[in-house]
Amino acid sequence: MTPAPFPRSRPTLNDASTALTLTSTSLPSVQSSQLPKLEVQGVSKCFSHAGSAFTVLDTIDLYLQPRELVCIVGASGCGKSTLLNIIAGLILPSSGKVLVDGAAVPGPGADRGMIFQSYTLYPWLTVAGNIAFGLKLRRLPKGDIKQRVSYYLDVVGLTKFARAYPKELSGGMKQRVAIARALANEPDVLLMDEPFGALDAQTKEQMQKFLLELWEQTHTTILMITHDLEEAVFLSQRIYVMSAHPGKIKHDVRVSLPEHRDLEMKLDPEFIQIKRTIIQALHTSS
Ligand SMILES: Nc1ncnc2c1ncn2[C@@H]1O[C@H](COP(=O)(O)OP(=O)(O)OP(=O)(O)O)[C@@H](O)[C@H]1O
Repeated sequence: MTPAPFPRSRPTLNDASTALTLTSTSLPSVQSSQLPKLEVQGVSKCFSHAGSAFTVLDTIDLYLQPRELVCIVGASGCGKSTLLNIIAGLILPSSGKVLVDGAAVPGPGADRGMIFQSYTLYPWLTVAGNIAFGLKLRRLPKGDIKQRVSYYLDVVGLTKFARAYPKELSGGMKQRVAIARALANEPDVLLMDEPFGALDAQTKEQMQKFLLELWEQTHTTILMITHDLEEAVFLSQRIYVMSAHPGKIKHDVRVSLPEHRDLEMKLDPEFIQIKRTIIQALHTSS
């Protein structure tokens, strides 16, 4: 029997009566009484270069409700990856904090799974071995590991490739393994840094559809960075638009398209209008 992961309630997402609400936010406050799954409170980050400090992120506040899929867009260099790395606990903020389920997180943890653009699979391990890797590190019982690996292989449609090695897989398949590996740890939040950025256009669209189906199936809360505005509109319930120098959240855009989406929707006038609004938001943020 397959395990029943993510037995989480399905919260009601905010139904805006209009297709999209664009709010210029100084601080997007939590808009429901429900405790956010993820919160970033007043996060700033300074780096030093050639002996002088510069601010990359300036007082970032954001939140994700349980089961929300939210994208962050912004000009290159505005600090998106730095922000995601801070949320993952891989970089310490200069000030501010990150909370999961209302509790501040001091560093990396299994509650936050991370997926990068470059394939980060272990080449010497099979697909199943890659998915099992973190579970073995956590010393889960062998039976549990086997069950979870089999379940997530099925979720990402790669059961037949369990014994294959990464070099035998296409780019899209490798990313599906990376997603299965992250999901096998049953994280509270999945953090994705341009996960489909290296894929060709057709594979990218297949992966977008795959991610949406996976999200519907697993109820995972997902925060994703993308440069692709169409991808952001297609996947998100909300989009944070960042400005640069220093990186700030400038807009919190609600995308009230139907929750179940197919690729045809990208041709819909409503979809195109939302994309146009995001482009305008980016322009006013630069
Ligand atoms: N470890 C570091 N030390 C010094 N500067 C850094 C460090 N990491 C990032 N930066 C600088 O911080 C700024 C933001 O980088 P970051 O990679 O977060 O931006 P980004 O929005 O993700 O960019 P892109 O969209 O091009 O990937 C850049 O100017 C970068 O050079």
